[in-house]
Amino acid sequence: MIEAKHIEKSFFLTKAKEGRFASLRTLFSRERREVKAVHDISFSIDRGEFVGYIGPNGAGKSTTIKMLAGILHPSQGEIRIGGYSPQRERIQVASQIGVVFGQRTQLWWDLPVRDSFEILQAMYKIDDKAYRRSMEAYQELLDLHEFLDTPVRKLSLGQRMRADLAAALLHDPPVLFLDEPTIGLDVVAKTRIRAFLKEVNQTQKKTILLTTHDMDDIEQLCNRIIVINHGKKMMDTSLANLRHQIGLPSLVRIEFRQPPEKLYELEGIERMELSENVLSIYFDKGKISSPRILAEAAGWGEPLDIQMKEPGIEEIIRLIYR
Ligand SMILES: Nc1ncnc2c1ncn2[C@@H]1O[C@H](COP(=O)(O)OP(=O)(O)OP(=O)(O)O)[C@@H](O)[C@H]1O
Repeated sequence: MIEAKHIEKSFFLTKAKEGRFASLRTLFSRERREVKAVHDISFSIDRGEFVGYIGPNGAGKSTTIKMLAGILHPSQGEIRIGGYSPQRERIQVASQIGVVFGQRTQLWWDLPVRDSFEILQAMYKIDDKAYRRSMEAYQELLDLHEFLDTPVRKLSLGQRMRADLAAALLHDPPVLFLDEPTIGLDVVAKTRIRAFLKEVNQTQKKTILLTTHDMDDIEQLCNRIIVINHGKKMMDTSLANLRHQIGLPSLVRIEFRQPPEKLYELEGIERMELSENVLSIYFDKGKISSPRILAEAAGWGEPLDIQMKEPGIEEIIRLIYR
């Protein structure tokens, strides 16, 4: 569905001058320096995948999305969306994609939301029946009726994001590009947006590429993550695989009625910490399974409560960027 082959993007910036009248001399300077925002990135995303595209600030995430959406031209490489080139077949690609930039709205600032939708209907040549169908579906899923007649500039950030998502999906594109769709939202608004994205991915099989700095977005939504840094692809794998590759220990916490008399040793257990009645066991899933630990722990005392915890994505990402 989405195909990127060896894509690159360089920006050329004027070299800043130093000393007297630096800004004026920079303005008239012809000396340029190259910034490689994206450097030889390739990936292929199948229909219905939900992929997290993550990296630190300035890694090249937005630049990639802009190239996929046809907003920027790659300096090198080939892109195909549903078989079409965003650079050469813009109209066909426009029907294949919906784009949401969390930092910016694609709606008309002074117009009521409904009017923006009607302009989009005309722009995308959506027939009335299909338009009504989309509106009905999204009004319900995103509670649009609360603010359909409100000018966009008066919407809260959460409402604006819901309106932007509906706008991106009005023409029923199979692919969604989302650049930080939960940025600045409170927990309730984030939960709502995530539930909506999960729904359209699962029921409508939309292919979604998401950039975010919010690790909860990744954990709750994405089955695959592509990690980039300094414009280069560092990793492309499932979350489970990533956890495994990084080798962070899994954790099981057992609360006992009485603290165990001693800490027993077992192959695969990396360390144990006892705090009052609660024993935290850090272990390597590749060497010992959690049921085996629980079976052993039953002999160390009377367990009252058990909690399992996988290493958090935030911890994992910190290790990759290091
Ligand atoms: N229009 C532009 N002109 C010059 N340089 C640019 C332009 N757009 C992006 N860059 C540079 O390209 C690099 C990648 O930027 P990009 O916005 O793609 O990063 P990002 O991963 O989306 O970062 P963030 O998480 O901060 O949004 C940065 O060094 C940035 O300064």
